[in-house]
Amino acid sequence: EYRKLLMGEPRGHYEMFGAIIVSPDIESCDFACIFIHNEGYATMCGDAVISLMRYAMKKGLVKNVTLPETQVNIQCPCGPVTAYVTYDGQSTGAVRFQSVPCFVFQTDLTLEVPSYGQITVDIVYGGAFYAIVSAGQYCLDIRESKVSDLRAAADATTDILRKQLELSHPETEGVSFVYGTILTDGNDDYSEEITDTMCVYAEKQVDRSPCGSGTSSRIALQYFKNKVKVNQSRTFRGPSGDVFTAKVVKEVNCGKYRAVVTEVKGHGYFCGNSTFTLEENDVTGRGFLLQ
Ligand SMILES: O=C(O)[C@H]1NCC[C@@H]1O
Repeated sequence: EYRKLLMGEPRGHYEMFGAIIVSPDIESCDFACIFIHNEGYATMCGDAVISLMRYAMKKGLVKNVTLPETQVNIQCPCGPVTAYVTYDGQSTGAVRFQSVPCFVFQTDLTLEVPSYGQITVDIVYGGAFYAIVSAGQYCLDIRESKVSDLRAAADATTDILRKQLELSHPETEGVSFVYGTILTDGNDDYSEEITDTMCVYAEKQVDRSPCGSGTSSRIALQYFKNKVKVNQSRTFRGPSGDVFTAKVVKEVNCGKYRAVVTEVKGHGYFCGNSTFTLEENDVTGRGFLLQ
């Protein structure tokens, strides 16, 4: 409804492909943070959670402010997420959030990906379902190859999985679809070195950051493949060079799955603000499509 208000009924592709709703007092949480896509569905967005926290603090929207960290409970499409923002009484800094239960749906699934041949992926839930695969399998290098080539490979993989793989989440409605494919540098063994990641999600969109739910998925997969232990942090770098750190906090269950709560930490920055206005007789303002 909010997206419609901003952009009118969907009539094609809009430059603004999502809206994040910030709403107080939803189902006993402090806020709701919902990434609404142009196609009409809603997903988790860890990037948005990290950004929202600093915004909410600056706007005075958070009720119980504490030092050196303030906790906020956020309702996301995948369920409640707990976030903590560093606060020294004057300014805010890094934000960490603890995920809903993350689990491995299937490991080592081999597919025939058109134009690429046989590719083996892991299917992981970290607030959304992702395929995780090393870029090397497509003879690409996550640092050196063109983004368009990486994106094409990830997208072909998502496409075939959406056709062939039946997913189901044991507890949460509306999340049982392949949201995207995450390409990695394949460096999954524990190390203090940065590991590179590129998440291609929704409809061929490249996350410039390491992706909050994608990072949860990657660290959960590393845990279940015995590469990292509880509380061992790893640093993940996205295509724009920004990093998130992440670790597994504890084991939990999710239906029949062994699952983990993960923690992802990053830093958002203010880059401006704007106010949308839609006057009653403005037809173009409701969106238009040039064909
Ligand atoms: O950080 C995240 O979780 C989001 N980034 C793009 C895809 C996900 O919704």
